Amino acid sequence: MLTIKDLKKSFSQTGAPLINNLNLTVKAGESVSIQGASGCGKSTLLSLIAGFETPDGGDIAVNGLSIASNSKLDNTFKARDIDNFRKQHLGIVFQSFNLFDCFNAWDNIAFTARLKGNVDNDYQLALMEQLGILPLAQKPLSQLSGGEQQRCAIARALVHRPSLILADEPTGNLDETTSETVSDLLFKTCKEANTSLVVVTHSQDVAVKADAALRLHKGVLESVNCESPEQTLSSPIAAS
Ligand SMILES: Nc1ncnc2c1ncn2[C@@H]1O[C@H](COP(=O)(O)OP(=O)(O)OP(=O)(O)O)[C@@H](O)[C@H]1O
Repeated sequence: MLTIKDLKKSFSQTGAPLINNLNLTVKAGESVSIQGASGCGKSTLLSLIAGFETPDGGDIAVNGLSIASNSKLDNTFKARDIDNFRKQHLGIVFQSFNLFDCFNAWDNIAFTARLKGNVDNDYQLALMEQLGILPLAQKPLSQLSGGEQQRCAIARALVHRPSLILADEPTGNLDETTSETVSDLLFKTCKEANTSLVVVTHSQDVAVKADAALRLHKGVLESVNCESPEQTLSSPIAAS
């Protein structure tokens, strides 16, 4: 479960903050999509949740573990704690896949689980089968298509059983048909694994697959589907 409370972030001293008292709750197994104009702060929000950026104020907690308070520790502890936090709790799917060219599909997917020290070959086999990439296990990365590589990236994000997946434009490099297949698999696999999912996307087709479709606008999240804050707050995903 992800809980964000009164989050603030600015990169400049002048003008309105990029993230301005943003609140969001995503329960286990639920998904939200985040759309918004270019430069409105979507990737920054994911970076804050992942601990790559430090907030100016507010709190972010995953399963009750506060990342923002970790940020207040000294630099050595901060780096180590946040690194451990990511290994334990987060799966990240990047637009550019971020896979290793020198490994085959199996070793790419196993990478995070090996770092965390909880390799579960049976679970990896099951995930790869579900995502339709098991026959590609021994293939070098260079021989995989974009869609196949993105499915490997999704498997890698899930294989260490994180409680939260962050996906930044996970279908941005894919054609329409592959995008449909990959996004369906991402939502379905997260639901089945009871993993919370936050997807940043420019694609309306991907956005509507989420339990709640949100838009980042003027530093806060608002619902795409209903106009009034009251309606938004009464939904299972609370955003304001
Ligand atoms: N580390 C940083 N230092 C200074 N400014 C930054 C930094 N990271 C992002 N920004 C600025 O913050 C703003 C939001 O960037 P961000 O990448 O979060 O936008 P976005 O909504 O993801 O955009 P897009 O849809 O184009 O990817 C931009 O104006 C960007 O230049």
